[in-house]
Amino acid sequence: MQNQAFNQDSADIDLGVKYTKNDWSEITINDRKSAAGNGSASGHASVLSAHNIDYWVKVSGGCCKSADKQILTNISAVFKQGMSAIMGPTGSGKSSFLDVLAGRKDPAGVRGHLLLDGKPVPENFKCMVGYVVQDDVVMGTLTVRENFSFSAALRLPSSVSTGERNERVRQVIKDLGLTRCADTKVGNEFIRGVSGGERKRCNIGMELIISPPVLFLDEPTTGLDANTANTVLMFLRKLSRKGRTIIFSIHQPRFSIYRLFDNLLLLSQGVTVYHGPAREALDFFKTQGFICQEHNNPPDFFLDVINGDLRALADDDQTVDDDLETEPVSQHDMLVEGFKKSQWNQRLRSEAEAISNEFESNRCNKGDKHEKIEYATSFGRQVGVLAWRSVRNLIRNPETAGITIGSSLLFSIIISAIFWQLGGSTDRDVKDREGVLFFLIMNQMFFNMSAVEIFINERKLFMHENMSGFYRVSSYFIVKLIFDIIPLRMVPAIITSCIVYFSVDLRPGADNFFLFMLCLFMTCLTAACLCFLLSSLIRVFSVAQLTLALSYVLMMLFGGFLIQFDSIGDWLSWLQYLSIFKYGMTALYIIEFKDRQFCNGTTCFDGNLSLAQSDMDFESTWDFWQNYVALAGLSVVFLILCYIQLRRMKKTT
Ligand SMILES: Nc1ncnc2c1ncn2[C@@H]1O[C@H](COP(=O)(O)OP(=O)(O)OP(=O)(O)O)[C@@H](O)[C@H]1O
Repeated sequence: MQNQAFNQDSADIDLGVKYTKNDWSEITINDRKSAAGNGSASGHASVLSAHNIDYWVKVSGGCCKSADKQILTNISAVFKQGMSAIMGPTGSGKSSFLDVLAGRKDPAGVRGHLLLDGKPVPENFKCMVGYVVQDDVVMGTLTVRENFSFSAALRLPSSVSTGERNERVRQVIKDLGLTRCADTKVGNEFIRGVSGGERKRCNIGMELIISPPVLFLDEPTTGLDANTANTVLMFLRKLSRKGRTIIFSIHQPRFSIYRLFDNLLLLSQGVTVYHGPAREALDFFKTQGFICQEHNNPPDFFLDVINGDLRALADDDQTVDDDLETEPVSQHDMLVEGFKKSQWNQRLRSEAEAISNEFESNRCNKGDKHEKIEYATSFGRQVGVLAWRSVRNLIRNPETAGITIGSSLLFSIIISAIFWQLGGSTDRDVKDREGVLFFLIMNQMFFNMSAVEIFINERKLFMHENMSGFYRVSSYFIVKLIFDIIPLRMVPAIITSCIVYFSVDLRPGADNFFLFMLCLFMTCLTAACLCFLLSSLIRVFSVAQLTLALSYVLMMLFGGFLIQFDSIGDWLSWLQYLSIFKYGMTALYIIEFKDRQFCNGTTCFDGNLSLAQSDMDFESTWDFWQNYVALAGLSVVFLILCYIQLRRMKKTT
């Protein structure tokens, strides 16, 4: 019965039909070439073929050794216009194969070749296709329309006019049925946004903006309820009918979803078990002696058979012998061998060979190559668009700025209340002044720990956007620095200086005040740069925070205030030069104490004595300025390391 429904439903399917409509959203590959500069063949949906793909990864073998692990073995496949599903048990290699097809895996581990319309896929193929990842990769603080506009502004070439870009955005919103929520924020942990289905469609829309020749989706139904999953898949099917090649991995769909598939690739342990029309998959299993029960769901049945669960085959009133239940290895081998000898494999081989032969015969033809894909927009434009998003994000996400401002205010008020209008006459007053400076530097460093979030929260978004060719690493980096790191560090420095400096009654003089403020800002900035570096290196927030706290404690320990440098020992004393704490404290001490006398009628306390007791160099101008130079130097080193790390992350998943 199910099969019948399937066949009826699929009767209108005509793969590889010529596409003729004029609507932009139904743009052919050739149209896209003129629009985006990255085209392929004209008039037809693209055909992506994989020829004898093997994929290895390096896994740690212990004791500093690494070993190769084969994930995919000799997979050939042809994907044409329509809905192509990659299915298989968990760990069968679905996502790996999808990533290989989309050019998102390290080419060093991939053997075999990929052809798009019979030509080798271009370098940077991943920037040309649409890839919808499993996780959300849209900015929650922006509306659906703003997210699409962001994608259009960066991924369509500058030659596409603003009017045309807006029209594309409008059309994608209409095609995806998002008109009602187009001006609603997508939402994040703080903002209640659009529904799950709308969010998924928004992720798809980000890719559709460029009218990609092939659209990949990694488990598009994950996290969606049954109804929403149906709607999303129905939408994809409609899209495929308009001339798109849609390839997606999916785990175990319901029948109502399965019946929408045109093509099916079944994987088990990284090997093909079936590849052909989805509606013929049951026939293949029948030829291998596996008959699906009448009311069983075909995807469940396929996975049960592949996993060696024979209950899928038993009649209701039969009991299954436990010994028969689990022979997955032999069943897997049997299916793999069965497919190799089947008519479906013959058909696949002849199709793949025809494409491959055509490619081989054209190989000497120099012009028969896809163009190399470059970024669609200039560095300047990328910086402008990213800045626009950053500023909006900052304004609409007031919690981050609010916490920074609130905590600075609170801390400044507490410090002011405790050390209100310090006199300057006794040893105790001098000690209190030292205490204020100590707390201020500690505050600038520790209150910065929220900056660890700078990148951890955005890691997935950055990885996806960078890999998909939205922007260069350098554009992202510059914008992050100018519109995120620097402004958020200036605010606490300004607030703290303005409140604490006068209420505590630190050294009078405008020059002293501004040097004091600069020192707090530099300390804060250097600490934020360290946070940025750690957040790019470490994925887990708690681990990054712990590492940061440990670094700060070590910096305080080796800063020379809690222990004399002489006592540290030569082999460890070099660590003082990495201490943000040491540089910040030294600069503040010199501003406050150098050449100053704290007198009370008869007795005076020499400020220089305090500096000397703290083992500080303070005599020359350079002794003072070297602290600022060192803080700037450390910031630059942290930023360079961070930039290198972001570039390293860029290449592949
Ligand atoms: N970088 C890697 N290092 C080690 N093993 C890997 C790596 N990438 C993939 N694998 C292994 O390859 C196999 C296939 O992984 P893949 O994620 O492609 O499977 P999948 O079918 O998509 O699984 P799931 O449905 O659970 O997402 C798994 O056994 C996985 O552990």
